[in-house]
Amino acid sequence: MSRVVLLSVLVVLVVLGLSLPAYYLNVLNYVGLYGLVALGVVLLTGVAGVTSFGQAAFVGLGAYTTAVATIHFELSPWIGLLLAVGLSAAAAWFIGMITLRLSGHYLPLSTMAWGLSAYYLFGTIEMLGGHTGISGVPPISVGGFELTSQMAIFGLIWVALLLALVLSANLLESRIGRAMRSIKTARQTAESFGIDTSKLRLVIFVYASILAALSGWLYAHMLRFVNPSPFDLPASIEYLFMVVVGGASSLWGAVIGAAALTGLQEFLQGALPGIIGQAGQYETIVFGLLIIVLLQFNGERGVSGWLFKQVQPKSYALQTQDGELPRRARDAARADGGPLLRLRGIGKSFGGLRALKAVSFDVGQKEIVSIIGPNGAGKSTLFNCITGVLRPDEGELFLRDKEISTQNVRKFVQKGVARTFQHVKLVSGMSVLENTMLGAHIRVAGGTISAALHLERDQEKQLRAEAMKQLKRVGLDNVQHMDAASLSLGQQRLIEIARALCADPEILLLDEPAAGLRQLEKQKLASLLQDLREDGLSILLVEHDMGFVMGLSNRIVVINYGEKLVEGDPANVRTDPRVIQAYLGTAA
Ligand SMILES: Nc1ncnc2c1ncn2[C@@H]1O[C@H](COP(=O)(O)OP(=O)(O)OP(=O)(O)O)[C@@H](O)[C@H]1O
Repeated sequence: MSRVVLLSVLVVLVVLGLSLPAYYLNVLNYVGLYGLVALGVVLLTGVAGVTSFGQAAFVGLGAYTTAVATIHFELSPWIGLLLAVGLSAAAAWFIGMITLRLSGHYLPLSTMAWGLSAYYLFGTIEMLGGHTGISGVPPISVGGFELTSQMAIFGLIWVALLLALVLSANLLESRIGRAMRSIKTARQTAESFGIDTSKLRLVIFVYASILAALSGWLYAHMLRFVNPSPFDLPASIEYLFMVVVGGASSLWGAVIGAAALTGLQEFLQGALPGIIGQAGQYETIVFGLLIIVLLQFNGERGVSGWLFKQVQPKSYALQTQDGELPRRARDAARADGGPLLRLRGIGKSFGGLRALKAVSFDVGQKEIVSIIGPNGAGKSTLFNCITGVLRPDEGELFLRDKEISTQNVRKFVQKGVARTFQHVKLVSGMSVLENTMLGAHIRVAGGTISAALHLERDQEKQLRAEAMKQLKRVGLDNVQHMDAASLSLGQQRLIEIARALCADPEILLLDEPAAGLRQLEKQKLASLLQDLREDGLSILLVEHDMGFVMGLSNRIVVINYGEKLVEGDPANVRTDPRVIQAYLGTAA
């Protein structure tokens, strides 16, 4: 996050804090409290694609925990904070473990169930004071000074919000953050590069619940009273409204959305009864209409999409002092000279259809092997079995002497198998450099907390240097800062190759790499693959373009009706009557 922006916001807040009357400070306090929750919703919904209708319940959990701790157990509000955050995180972890496995609308529905049940629990547990609530919550004190005035609590709320914004921004700009940003639009890609997306969704869910609990804690000690009504289902829906209005893809969108809705609510609550002639919650209707208009014109970008232009990341120069990522040990394994990848009797059925029947072949070291075959022959099924996306029903797959076909898809890249996709799968909204860096995710370790605290600067430099090296190799280092989605299909395919190379693979698996490329782009791609082979890499590709594979491959494997029809060098395969018959339907 830019220091200039942060400092400017801080100055504005100090001026506002010192000059605004209590009424406006109170409104700003609510903006800050809502902003904290909405920030979690941005990460959950905008980044990870998880729609939660249960965030208000986490706010309530935070508020009630500190109220009970300080009133019934006479603990300090700061212990109340630890308990509120701890309990919310534990509840989110438990709920997330169950619900985040669900897909489609089952996931939002299950968060709704959590939101509803928590609300009813708050209203029925005797110790929590039923629907009357608990009053007499003590104020927070800092260094013996009690934060009872609007101005004092305003300071604490906004410091908490700014801190949460900085930590969240640090997180999203880190290795873990890039992995999180890939979940929503490129989950399969992330998994193929060793990223445990289910775990990351759980981490974000817990993180969002902590922000909500923090808001609840501040709320309880600001109001000195808690009752269930601010933590009901409509409140959770309002947090989603805020994020949609502010912009689900921007951290500042949370603050803008919270400010817009709180300001509008204040205005409408005063103005609407006068216009309509009777009291009621008519502002909800206006909110609904507002959401429809915003979604219609600005999609997910919200108001922040209008306010801020997409900032182009700075270009990065490859520097020797950035250091190198550790490489995979290869030398001992190389000495034997045997095949790198071995397929033995691979078979796969879909119901009654046998898509693959006992396919066996090898890929040697420094060899390019191509799989070709007519439509529906079973090439994609075979490719999916080799990349771990599908598990074969029969047969074995060895990388050197290690059986890998039973492994989880994430393990393949750890073993040295990296891939590209038939339909390019880059992460939208990320630069070329960031997309490429994703490929090296498994080559370093590091947790969420150290990422949020920005303690991984050296590691980040190494990752950037590695990505730049690979982009240079494929000739795209000059467009590193551009949005990957804005480049041509040929360039996007090259980014996918650079990303795969970042994983330091022993074998590169390419799914129709020449599809949709122009002749010149195909020639460039062929010469790049030849260079990579010279550098010691083995390559296995599935391709439709016969001309492309003939000039490039050491060996070609022809698949037809799920079986290996022919295997040999390009010259022999080209003239083999069985191949000609399979492709043209007639013998030569
Ligand atoms: N998930 C699936 N469920 C059921 N049948 C499938 C599935 N995937 C593939 N098939 C069938 O398996 C056979 C092989 O399909 P596959 O996609 O592997 O062929 P292909 O050689 O890649 O074809 P194309 O070149 O057209 O992509 C086809 O008959 C296809 O309909």
